[in-house]
Amino acid sequence: MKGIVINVQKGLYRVRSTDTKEEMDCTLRGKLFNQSRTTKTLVVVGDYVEFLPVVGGRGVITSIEERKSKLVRKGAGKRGVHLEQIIAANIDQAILVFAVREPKYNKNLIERYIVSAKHGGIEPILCFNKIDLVNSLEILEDIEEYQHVGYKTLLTSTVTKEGIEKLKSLLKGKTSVFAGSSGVGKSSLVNAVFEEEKARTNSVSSSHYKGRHTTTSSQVYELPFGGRIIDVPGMREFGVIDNGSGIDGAFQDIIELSEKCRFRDCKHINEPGCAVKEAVESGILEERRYKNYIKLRGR
Ligand SMILES: Nc1nc2c(ncn2[C@@H]2O[C@H](COP(=O)(O)OP(=O)(O)OP(=O)(O)O)[C@@H](O)[C@H]2O)c(=O)[nH]1
Ligand SMILES: [Zn+2]
Repeated sequence: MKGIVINVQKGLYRVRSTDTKEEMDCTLRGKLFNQSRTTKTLVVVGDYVEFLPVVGGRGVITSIEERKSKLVRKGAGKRGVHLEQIIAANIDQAILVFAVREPKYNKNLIERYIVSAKHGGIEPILCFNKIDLVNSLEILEDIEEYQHVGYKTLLTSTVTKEGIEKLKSLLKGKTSVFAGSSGVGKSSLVNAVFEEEKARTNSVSSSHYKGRHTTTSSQVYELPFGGRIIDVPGMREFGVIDNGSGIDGAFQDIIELSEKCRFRDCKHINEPGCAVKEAVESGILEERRYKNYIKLRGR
């Protein structure tokens, strides 16, 4: 049977059947179990697996599908070495939540979050929440900049419910995570999605999003209209990992500009004929964005 791992705790993997939606606690079959002793993240939340029921309502995982994407976090390794820790698999998109006020978003941080998402092969969606607290004209220019670079953006309010329908349409049929600093409204948004649905269908989803991290393990919530949300504790640190490979994906505008640099290996710092620096000087490329790119690349 095929299923998705929805929770991992102390060597027990809770698997939900893809067909019947039934859930079962599983262990790993011998060979996988041995592998799991050396590979800490052999099976994580979001992994698709083959499993078989055994006695006592338990099951055994017999194989793990290759991951389409992974969510990584910097873990503390031995002697201060930083290890990449995989915390969830097969996520299609990250709803990167920022507040337009209380606390107002920081553009460098937004870029760091985008780099983290791209690094894991996850599509970033920029969600600007608490739009009820400002005149949207105030932030229009910033939003347009992000759209111009090609990021999907969204304006929401959990107070007026603006943008919640759009959010639902983006979540539909996809596996998503919500990430963002403390207090930006991640829990409120997820709750708003479920409540809107409840109001419409008059039924409560069996796996209602609790919105609070009472445990330290990740949880998978099925959306009543198709798709799922993976709730991963610690998503506030999402944007602070240093992960080089996501940078090109996050700064496609700069990569495009650099094709016009005189030198193929231009570092865009002080080379002659640098199209990137020229774009900064002529105001096409925001200087802050350029500096943040150089900084993230250099780490
Ligand atoms: N005005 C306004 N306030 C909001 C909105 N969304 C959330 N809030 C408020 O912002 C505060 C933080 O919201 P949460 O949903 O707890 O934020 P969070 O991102 O889940 O925070 P952590 O759990 O700390 O990571 C709460 O007081 C909410 O009521 C909004 O759209 N507009
Ligand atoms: Zn250059």
